[in-house]
Amino acid sequence: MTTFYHSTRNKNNRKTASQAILQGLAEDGGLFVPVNFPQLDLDFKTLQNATYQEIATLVLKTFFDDFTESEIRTMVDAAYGKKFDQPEIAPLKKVGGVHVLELFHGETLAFKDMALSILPHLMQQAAQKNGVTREIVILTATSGDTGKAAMAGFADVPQTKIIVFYPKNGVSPIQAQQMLTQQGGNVHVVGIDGNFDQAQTAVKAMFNSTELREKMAQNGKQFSSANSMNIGRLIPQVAYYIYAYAQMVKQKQISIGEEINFSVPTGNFGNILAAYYAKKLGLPVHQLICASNKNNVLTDFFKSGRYDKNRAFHVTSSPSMDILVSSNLERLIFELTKEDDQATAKLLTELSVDGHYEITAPMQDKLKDFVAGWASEDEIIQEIKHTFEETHYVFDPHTAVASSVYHQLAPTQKTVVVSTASPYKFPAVVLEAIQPKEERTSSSAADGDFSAVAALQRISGLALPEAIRGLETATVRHHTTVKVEQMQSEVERYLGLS
Ligand SMILES: N[C@@H](CCOP(=O)(O)O)C(=O)O
Repeated sequence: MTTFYHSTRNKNNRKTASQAILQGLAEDGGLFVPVNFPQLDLDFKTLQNATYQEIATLVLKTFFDDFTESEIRTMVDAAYGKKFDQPEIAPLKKVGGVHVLELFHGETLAFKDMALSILPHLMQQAAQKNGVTREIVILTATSGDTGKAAMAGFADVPQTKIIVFYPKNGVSPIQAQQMLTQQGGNVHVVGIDGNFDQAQTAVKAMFNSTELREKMAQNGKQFSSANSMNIGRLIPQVAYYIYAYAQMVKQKQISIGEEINFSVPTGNFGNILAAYYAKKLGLPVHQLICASNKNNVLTDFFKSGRYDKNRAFHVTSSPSMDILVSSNLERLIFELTKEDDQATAKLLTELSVDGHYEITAPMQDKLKDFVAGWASEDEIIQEIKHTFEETHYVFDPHTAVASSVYHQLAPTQKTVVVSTASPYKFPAVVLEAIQPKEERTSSSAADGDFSAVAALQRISGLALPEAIRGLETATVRHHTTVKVEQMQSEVERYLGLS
């Protein structure tokens, strides 16, 4: 049976998987979700011995069933191979009392590689399947990690261009340098004078502009997305939750069927929604811990049922989570409304007009799969510091948020902390936490990311990833910055539409 996808804001807007992937976002502003959520018999007696590639194939063929199994296998093999520096792709490690799922072994050192290694393949195959000959322009907003991973994935992919907008004062120096040095004849990265929310709002507005869409079509182009708003970005992320559980079984940390928690550093709500989808598929999950930094809009939402973005936006040491409008929450809201597209659209309109909405008590009752908390800047440093002192394991600041919130909530079930980035993406912050006091004069955290790399390597003993070697002196190829109001004209200029 084919799995169709419909928009959270108009259920009559229905697509196949490949069409939804090609489109990225629905024209009505909604996000595509499965019409009938697929079911899977997760047999961990067998799955504990499965490779990452086998589990990814299983998940993708279940959700994206207008691709053939052989197409999926080919794409999976191309995506999860040499670009990862660990054969397991997503190793699971025991660190003190928790289990850490390392999702940063791809090309750009962040969990975004887990899906953005395969999305370009899905996109190309989807274009072929649907006879799309237009150029596909991947319009992306990033708070640091998605942008680089998306560019690395789509660089020089035929029939595509990729444009990335990032907050020029809101990413780490390493993240900025990774993006600004990206090679490829089809990539364009633009710094904006605003924050991630402003970038994402402007990107969504371009997707929803009928006028721009028509102009694109007249010029043989169409937009798609590399953000987790695209179902083709989200579903590949379901695979690593199933793989993590299989590894927990294999490592004899749990018995088959035992429920576990995942603590997920959360910004745009894509990663934790993928975990929720894994639970819906049948993964034995007790609760999902939604861990935020000081931008704790989601913590308040899960505690009170009120989503309110009218608050200060903080630039933190975990910049990829500096987000006040978490796009994928819309997919959860749609479920909480019992798949009522009109009610979902109304709440999301309230959010964009008034900056807040409130869900009903019965809707709030359905949130029991989640629990939420947040970590302050100081708690992040303390979490990195004490974890290193006790276990010699080094967290990046985002993972430290997840670990800190896990410790605050102290659940009784076994918990997997989802590690979303390599500490080498944020070396100054990590060094500040682990550098012995007596060493804090030279090459210290205050000198910035690049001077912190060597000290971090020496103190932690962590191998320096390939992606960091030579990064400081790599040629900067992108210099464009614009104001938020100029984002659309920059897109039109780059694409030759104006
Ligand atoms: N954390 C992100 C923000 C965009 O999230 P996405 O998962 O929807 O792409 C980033 O690093 O850019």
